[in-house]
This record gives sequence, structure tokens and C-alpha cells, in this order.
Amino acid sequence: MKRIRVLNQIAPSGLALLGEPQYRIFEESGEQEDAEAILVRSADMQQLEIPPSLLAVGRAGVGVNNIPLAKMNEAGVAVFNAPGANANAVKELVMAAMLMAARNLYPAAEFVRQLDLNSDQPSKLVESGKKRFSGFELAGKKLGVIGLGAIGVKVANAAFALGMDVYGYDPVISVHHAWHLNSAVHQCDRLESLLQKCDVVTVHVPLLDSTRGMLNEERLNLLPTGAILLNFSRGEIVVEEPLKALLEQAKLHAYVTDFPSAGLAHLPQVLSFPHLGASTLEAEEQSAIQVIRNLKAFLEHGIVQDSVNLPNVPVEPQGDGISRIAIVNRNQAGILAEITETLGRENLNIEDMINKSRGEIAYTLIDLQGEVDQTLLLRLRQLPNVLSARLCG
Ligand SMILES: NC(=O)C1=CN([C@@H]2O[C@H](COP(=O)(O)OP(=O)(O)OC[C@H]3O[C@@H](n4cnc5c(N)ncnc54)[C@H](O)[C@@H]3O)[C@@H](O)[C@H]2O)C=CC1
Ligand SMILES: O=C(O)C(=O)COP(=O)(O)O
Repeated sequence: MKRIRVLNQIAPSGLALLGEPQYRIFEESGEQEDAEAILVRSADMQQLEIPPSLLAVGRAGVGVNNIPLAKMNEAGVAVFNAPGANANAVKELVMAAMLMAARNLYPAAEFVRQLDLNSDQPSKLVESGKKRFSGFELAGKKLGVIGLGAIGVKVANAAFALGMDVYGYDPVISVHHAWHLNSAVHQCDRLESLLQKCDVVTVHVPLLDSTRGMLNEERLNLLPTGAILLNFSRGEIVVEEPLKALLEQAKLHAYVTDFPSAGLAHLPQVLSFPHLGASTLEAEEQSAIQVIRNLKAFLEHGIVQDSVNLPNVPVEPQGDGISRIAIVNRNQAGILAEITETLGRENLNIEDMINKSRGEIAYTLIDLQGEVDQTLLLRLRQLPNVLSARLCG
């Protein structure tokens, strides 16, 4: 039985794929030492102790900044996410946010909530108040999309359909996403040129060392007066103090974010949501199902698909009588020879073997004739550059 620890609420339709008797799902931290896999959404795992039994982490969503990736690499633990699974949910919220900000919908609705509609002439109150909330149309305005991945491409295409003139910045765009981007989207080679010209700017990059504080004082100051900034990516991508100053000086029309902060949330030009981007039934189900399928394929057969730290190794298992060993190792010269030598000493005949690397880490999948015992796995784990070794199944 494989034990799966769940750190956040995961869609039941996904968890249903991990049925008994093969799997047992638990939440309590007391049993943590035994978990072979952890399922998580946004719970912070940075300080979590990694149990020696852990083989994999599944993030039912996209962002993995809550997971200590370097620590996972060092422990030979595979980390999976669900690329694209919640992109439509985020796109729809971003479009709603853009419209809310351009048409001042939140303060307008608040105004109506406070009106005395039982008065003699409620329509007079409505009509006299509405001029305070006059907004602008999106059609014909320039939208800048920073990060053209699963979400950015959908936002760019939807904005184009609304009649916006769309600019995109992504120096490392994938071929897959480039194929799906409307060809009318203008390409910006420099972030600065996008910021200078766009009336609305939306950011869709992952939180990495290279993107933390990417929208700093110098860059924020390039935004045209009256611009709207949307951040449904991560709070840390925008530097708060200069943004606050621009909002207080009314140089920006609005900041709409999914990541509320004490320093900004109280400002009238700020509209904050409680990290709602992926909180739809559809996105929650799709994310859970997608990541759990990949997690199962890894635990049961050593197959790697959509991992954020291991290379893709989509090799189906062979027939009966074949044992499969999965090894996560440092990507260093000589390690394969050490592994095959260790197997040779046990007279084990290799049927098939694949080794793929990704940065500092490599993954080796070996199909063998016959039985594999715990002593062999222990010997493999003791090799200096082996991070984890296990028998699949
Ligand atoms: N508010 C919410 O509930 C959600 C927020 N997110 C956030 O949105 C982020 C993006 O999600 P996806 O589009 O699904 O990810 P993705 O991986 O498909 O796209 C990210 C894009 O950013 C680009 N990029 C990376 N560094 C860049 C840089 N320095 N400048 C410009 N572009 C850069 C990449 O090339 C890639 O195309 C996630 O990492 C997460 O932080 C994602 C889902 C839900
Ligand atoms: O997928 C992401 O990156 C998100 O930010 C969504 O987070 P959540 O799964 O709603 O906690």
C-alpha cells in the first residue's frame, strides 16, 4: 500500500484515482514519516521535514514556489505539477478584473449598496451618482502581457477578441505556446518598451529568482499615467513601495491582484482577491486529475511526465518477469558505469535502460530480468551520486 499525504483540499474526483487497497490517503502530520508522496496546492512546504520514504510531490496547480525544489533534488524526490490545467480559470478572472478596473465596477457597486433605494426617487440618486464611476472601454486600448505561457497566451488571445491591441514579452516562450498565440499579438523584445506603451499591463510569469521584484521602481515608473496593473501571478513579482507611491499619487488608475498585502489592500485604487485564480470546480478537478495521473504513473511504473525537476521519461513498463528500478542521480560522469557494475555483480541482466538528464539531475530507468532484493537497492543508494533508488510497482 502506498501512503499519500494531502496538505491541501484536493478535488475528490482526483483523489478517487488513488483508491484502496493500493493507496491510503492521510492528512495528519503524525504519520508524515511514512508518506511515499505528498499532494499539495499552495501550502508552504519550505520548512516541512522531508521524510526519507518520500518519492514524489504532486502540485495540483502550476506555481511551485511553495516547494523547496533544491531540497527535493538533493533527496531524489520527483516534483510534478499540472501545466495549463487552471489556465482558463485564471484567464477568465483576469478578464473580469480588467473590466472591473476599467469600468470602476467595485466602487460603483459599493455606491449602490449604500443608497437608500426606498427613498422617493431612487432613480434620481442612481443617475446623479453614476458620473463618479465613468470608465473607459478596453477596445482600442493597448494591453501588455508579461509571460506568454499557458495563462498569458489565453489572456492575450481573449483581449484581442475584445478589440484590444495586444503586446507580449516573453524572451523564453515555448514553441507550443507560440503556436497558440494569435499572430496579431505584437512582440516586444524589451520589457521596458512594453511598459512604456501599454494602458493595461498583466503579469503571468512564475515566481523565480529572476522574476522576483521584476516590476521594480524604475520599470513601474515607465507605465503611462492612468494605467491599470494586474498581478495574478505572485505578489513578490511587483515591488510594493514604488507601486504604493504611484497609486497614492494617482499616477496609476488601479492595481488588481490575487495576492492581498497589508501595505496595499486598503488603498481605494487597489482591488484584491483572496488567491481565487484557480478556484473553480473545473480547474480544481482538472489540476487534481492531471497531476494524480502523472504521480501514479511515476509511483507504479517509474514513468516521468510533466515533472518540474526530472526529464520526461514516458517509457511504458515491459511484460511479466521484468523488474523495473528507478534511480535519481546527480548528472555526473561515471555514474552509469557504477550502476551497471553494481547490477553485474548480482548477475542481473539488463533488458532495457534509459538515462536522461535535466540540469544537475538525471533519471535512470532500468528493466531487469528477475527479482530485485532490498540489498541491491541499498547498494545502489550507497553509490556516491545516487540520490534515490527504488523498485517500481
Ligand atoms: N492566481 C492564481 O490562482 C494562479 C496563479 N498562477 C501563477 O501564474 C504563473 C504562470 O502560470 P502559467 O501561465 O500556467 O505558467 P507557464 O509556465 O505556462 O508560463 C509562464 C511563462 O512565463 C515565461 N517567463 C519566465 N520567465 C520570464 C521572464 N523573466 N520574462 C517574461 N516571461 C517569462 C515562460 O517562458 C512561460 O512562457 C504561475 O507560475 C503561477 O505563479 C498560476 C495559476 C493560478
Ligand atoms: O496553480 C497555481 O500556481 C496557483 O496559484 C493556484 O493555487 P491554488 O491551487 O488555488 O492554491
